[in-house]
Amino acid sequence: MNKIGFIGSGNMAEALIKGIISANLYAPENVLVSDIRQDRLKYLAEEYGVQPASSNTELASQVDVLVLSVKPQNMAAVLEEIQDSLNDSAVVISIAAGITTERIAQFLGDVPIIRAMPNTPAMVDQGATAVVIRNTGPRQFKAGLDVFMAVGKVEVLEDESLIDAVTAVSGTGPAYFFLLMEELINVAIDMGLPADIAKELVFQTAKGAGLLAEMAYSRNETPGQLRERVTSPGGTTAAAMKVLKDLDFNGIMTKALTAARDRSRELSQ
Ligand SMILES: NC(=O)C1=CN([C@@H]2O[C@H](COP(=O)(O)OP(=O)(O)OC[C@H]3O[C@@H](n4cnc5c(N)ncnc54)[C@H](O)[C@@H]3O)[C@@H](O)[C@H]2O)C=CC1
Ligand SMILES: O=C(O)[C@@H]1CCC=N1
Repeated sequence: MNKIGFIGSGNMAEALIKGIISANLYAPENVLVSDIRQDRLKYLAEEYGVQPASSNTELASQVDVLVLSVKPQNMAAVLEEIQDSLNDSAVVISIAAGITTERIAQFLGDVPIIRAMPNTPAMVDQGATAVVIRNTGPRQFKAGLDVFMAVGKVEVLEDESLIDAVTAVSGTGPAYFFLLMEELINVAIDMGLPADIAKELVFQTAKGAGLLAEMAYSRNETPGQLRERVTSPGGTTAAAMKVLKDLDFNGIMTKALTAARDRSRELSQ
C-alpha cells in the first residue's frame, strides 16, 4: 500500500489530509505527518488518525508521495535536511508559493517533482489547484494528481512561470471573497443593522452567490450575466456598481493581484 507524508502540517496540509482520507485515497495509517509543532501532530493524529513521524528525514524515507507543505521561507532548510533520505521512486509535491521546481531540484536532484498551487476550499472538497510537473513518469503523475483531484478541480500548466499568476488568482483568491464579506458586515453594522443579523445576512448571501455561481457554470453562463440579473435599470445595484467603477475597481484588483503575483516571484529568489 502506498504511503503519503506531509512535511509541514499546517492549514493547507490539513485541508489535503482531510480530503484524501474522506475520498478513501489513503487510509489514515498510510498518512504520515511531520511538523516542528508537537501540538499540530497531536491534533492531526486525534482528528484524522494519521501517523506522526519522529522527524522529517524519517518521514521522507518512508513515503511514496512526499508533500512539502512548509512556508516558502522554511523550504530551503527542509530540502537540505531531507536530501539524502528520499525513497527511491518517491514523487515530491511542493505546494509552497514561489518555490520553483528548479530550486527543489538543486537540493534533491532530478527526482520526480510536482509543483502545485491549491487553495483552502480543498478543506470542503472544492479546491482549485494548478500543477506543473518535472521529470514525472505516468505513475508518479497520477499519484500526485489524485491528491488534488480528491479535493476539487485540477488544471495542468505547461509553463511554470504562469503558476505565479495562479497563486494571485486562485491560491490567494478565497481571501478576496472573505475580505468582501468582512467589509459587508462592517458596513451593515455602520448602517445600523444589529451585528448578529448583519452576519447572518452576509454569510447566507455568500453561500447563495456561491451556489448561483455553480449553477451558472453548469449552464455556461458568465459572472457578468449573474451580476446583471441583480441589477435593475436605475436601481440600487446600478448605483453601487457606478461607485465601484468610478473608483476604478478594476484598477484596484489589478494592483492587488499584481502584488500577489510579484510576491510569488520574489519568494523564488
Ligand atoms: N494557506 C493557503 O491558502 C495556501 C498555502 N499554500 C502554501 O502552503 C504552504 C503552507 O501554508 P499554510 O498551511 O497556510 O502554513 P502553516 O503555517 O499553517 O503551515 C506550515 C507548517 O509548517 C511547519 N514547519 C515550519 N518549519 C518546519 C520544519 N522545518 N519542519 C517541519 N514543519 C515545519 C509549521 O510549524 C506549520 O505548522 C506554504 O508554502 C504556502 O505558500 C499554497 C496554497 C494556499
Ligand atoms: O499567502 C500565501 O503566501 C499563500 C499562498 C497562496 C495563499 N496563501
